[in-house]
Amino acid sequence: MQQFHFQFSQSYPPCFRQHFSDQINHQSTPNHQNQEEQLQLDPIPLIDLRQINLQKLEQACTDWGIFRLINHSIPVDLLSELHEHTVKVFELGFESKQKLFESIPSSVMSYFWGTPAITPAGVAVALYKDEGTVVNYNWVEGLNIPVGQSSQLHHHPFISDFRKLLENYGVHQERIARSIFGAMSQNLELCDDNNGYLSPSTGQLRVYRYPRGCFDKPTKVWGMEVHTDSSVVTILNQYEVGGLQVLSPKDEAWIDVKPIPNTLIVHLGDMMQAISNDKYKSVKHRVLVNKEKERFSIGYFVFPGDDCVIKSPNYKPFTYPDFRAQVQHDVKTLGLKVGLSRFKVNGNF
Ligand SMILES: O=C(O)CCC(=O)C(=O)O
Ligand SMILES: [Fe+2]
Repeated sequence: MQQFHFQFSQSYPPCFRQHFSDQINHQSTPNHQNQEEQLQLDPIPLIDLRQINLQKLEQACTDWGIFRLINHSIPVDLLSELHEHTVKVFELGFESKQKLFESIPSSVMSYFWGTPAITPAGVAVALYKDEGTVVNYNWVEGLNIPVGQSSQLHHHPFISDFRKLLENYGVHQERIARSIFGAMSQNLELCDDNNGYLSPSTGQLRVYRYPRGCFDKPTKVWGMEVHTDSSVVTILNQYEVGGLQVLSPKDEAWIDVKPIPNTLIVHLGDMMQAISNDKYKSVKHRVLVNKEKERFSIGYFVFPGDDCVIKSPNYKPFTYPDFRAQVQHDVKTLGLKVGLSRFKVNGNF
């Protein structure tokens, strides 16, 4: 047991080892409900990708900024193979992971931890420090993978196989994003000139492992702290262990977004809120730390093309690279993302 603990925690970045939790629970929580029963009890709006109901979609986008997708047509085998590879990669010793990813170009895959804020080059933004002390670690390790442009596969066979699976998964994500965005454009009556608002060449996958963590009561540590995504849309696949919560717009309560097999979660991001002139919500969400179980998830983030100027009455015209630069500046200097209010016509900035 001691031996296992030693080896296992060695796969974590050193900053996580101190709070590594000894309480392991390998058992998957028995859920006696079938998918249909789970969906009936789920408060998150449900959209069927095979037959998108525009009215339901409109309501989910205006009231919630999040919905659950069924019938997404991603093969089950692809999902399970991807999960197996993900677990294997993260289980490598921390130093081996560092060495491995130092040898791989960030256009193929890059490794980060402690923060989800990544530069366009795939490098983690330096953690914000107050008087020399890191203020808020996010209890997460991740891999960043650009998918939209065909990138070279790496010669390392293990990574090359993983990259192929991710590439394949990315193709499905692109298909899903196009179809959701097409339906939203119809609802918003966007004209064809606005095609650049969704540019699949900007697509990025983020594969996450959230370590088990154990903290003293008063310390509030997050798997991922409260934020909105900067994307047009984010498509999220959670494996078995929950922890994701969204702020329900109506009653301002935090709601669990449970992992339900064969469903995906779609978040609307800041770019979608701006494109819709604030009609649609960029949903606030966060991830809790679990004491007993590690958590794995994969997110697909897609943005407007770099040259595409977002023009909507509530905002000064801006491009996604303008927004990204501002976010990175704020994260570096203030330790937080200010976000859309920086670009409002009547903003305080
Ligand atoms: O892992 C999750 O469930 C959420 C991840 C997330 O919110 C993000 O990457 O922006
Ligand atoms: Fe997010």
